[in-house]
Amino acid sequence: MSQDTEIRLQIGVLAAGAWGTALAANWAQRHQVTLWAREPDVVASINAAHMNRRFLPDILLPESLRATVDLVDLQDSDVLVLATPVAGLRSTLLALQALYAGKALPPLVWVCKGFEPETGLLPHQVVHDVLGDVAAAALSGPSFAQEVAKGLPTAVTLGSADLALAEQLADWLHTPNLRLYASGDVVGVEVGGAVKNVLAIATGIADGLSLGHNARAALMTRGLAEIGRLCERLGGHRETLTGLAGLGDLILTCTGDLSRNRQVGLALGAGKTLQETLDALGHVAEGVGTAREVARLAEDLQVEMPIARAVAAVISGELKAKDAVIQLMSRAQRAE
Ligand SMILES: NC(=O)C1=CN([C@@H]2O[C@H](COP(=O)(O)OP(=O)(O)OC[C@H]3O[C@@H](n4cnc5c(N)ncnc54)[C@H](O)[C@@H]3O)[C@@H](O)[C@H]2O)C=CC1
Ligand SMILES: O=C(CO)COP(=O)(O)O
Repeated sequence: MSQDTEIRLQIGVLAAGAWGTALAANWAQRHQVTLWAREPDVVASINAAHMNRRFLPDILLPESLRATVDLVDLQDSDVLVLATPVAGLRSTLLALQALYAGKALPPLVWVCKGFEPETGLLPHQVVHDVLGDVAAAALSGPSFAQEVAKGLPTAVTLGSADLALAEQLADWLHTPNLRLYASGDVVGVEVGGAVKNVLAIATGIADGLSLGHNARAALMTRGLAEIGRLCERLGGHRETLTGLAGLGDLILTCTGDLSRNRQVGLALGAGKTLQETLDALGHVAEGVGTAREVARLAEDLQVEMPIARAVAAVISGELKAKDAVIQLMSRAQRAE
């Protein structure tokens, strides 16, 4: 793969949450980046003070990074990056479809991690549903926005059914502190990123209940087995899950206190209600909605996923956090 470091592209990033802002700031080292946000106060703060006070406070952003509330400002982009939560992916794609009105879209990259609420679709299936066959890739892997925004070293995966496209995008989008690996297994990349959020809630619950390191390691390991079963059932490859978008992100999110999903679990384990926890968070925690979709898929597809189903039951209020752990530990003994 050639390291095409000289090329300077126009990159449009849609949604200026923590992750969209961190990536936009990172890519501004190499490219001309325009960041679209639906919040006028966020756009004003980025353009005037070079800060995103609402979603990524205390980080000074590059002066070359421009923000806009007007999608039209992204219509000359060479790459479009969708950085909304999975619940906002479809409406954002529809807005882009209207903006391009019959003209070919540039390659798309999305960075959300989850299954779409209600449909249970993976992001690449939502993209296909709205736009058909387009050049597109999922970016996933262990990457806390705050660390990327500070320029700390990070490695992630770009997954696309079109491996050559993933390699081309990796070439365009890598920076000195953001290393990109290409994968042809978009299903594996997306399932790893989606389900680890549910497992981060599970390990957060265990840690919130002070159950110890052994319990956390057991949940992560058995959780990885659950991700593997669902991944295979959906047509992905288990090997992908030994990489950054599987094990890498599972380790980060289940053990790193910057994780919002882990924070939700910690609060639930400590006896807080889901509503008060989410109100205090101020950011999306994708595992909350995705737990429900994963539990539904596990049921429909007959995939054994006891941990994910226990998390879904705690979130829906059917099960208390403490009882969920007792239920998991009292399952019948079986071969590993
Ligand atoms: N924050 C992180 O460290 C990382 C986040 N991600 C993923 O990236 C996605 C976004 O996460 P964050 O930026 O952290 O979330 P956030 O909660 O910080 O910001 C969400 C952003 O999306 C926008 N948004 C929400 N619903 C929308 C809709 N329907 N249409 C248009 N815009 C909408 C909000 O206005 C806001 O700008 C999530 O799927 C998350 O799992 C992935 C890797 C790292
Ligand atoms: O996906 C992430 C890191 O790779 C961020 O996780 P949280 O959404 O739990 O903060």
